[in-house]
Amino acid sequence: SDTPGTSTGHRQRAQSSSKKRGVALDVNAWRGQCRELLRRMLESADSEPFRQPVDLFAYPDYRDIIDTPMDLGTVSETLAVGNYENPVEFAKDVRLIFSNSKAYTPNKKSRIYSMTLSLSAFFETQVLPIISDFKSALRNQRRSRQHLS
Ligand SMILES: COCCNC(=O)N1CCN(C(=O)c2ccc(Cl)o2)CC1
Repeated sequence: SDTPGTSTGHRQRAQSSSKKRGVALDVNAWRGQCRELLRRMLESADSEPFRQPVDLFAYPDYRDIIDTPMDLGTVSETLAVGNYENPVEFAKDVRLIFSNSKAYTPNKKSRIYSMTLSLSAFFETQVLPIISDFKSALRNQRRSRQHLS
């Protein structure tokens, strides 16, 4: 406003969450959303082989094929201790679980690989809006900080 002496001027409030176009643009909302997504995956029977690290005594050649093992328990722990900076990093680790399974499977009809396919299909539908909401919240935050006097 141009009323002399007012403090607002052209400053926009830089808030972590602001209402815009009907979505809450909270740059921190992704963490709870990812925890809930993990919880739903862990309750699915399809996640049973992926909840803990691979048993190298049961699969002695596993590390000959897989460079970077990953599992949902490790992802959960990394998220809980705050070692993901954003949902894209989180999704990268979850996708590693599925790509490891695809690389290791002896054939595409193996039971465990078929579980990978259904679990990853579910994951991709659920993580997409989490990532796009985070990116729009970030754009909004940068926009409002940019105009700060
Ligand atoms: C109860 O879970 C114990 C830990 N998990 C585990 O040992 N495995 C899960 C990862 N994995 C495979 O993705 C795979 C693809 C095709 C075949 Cl076979 O295995 C190897 C086996």
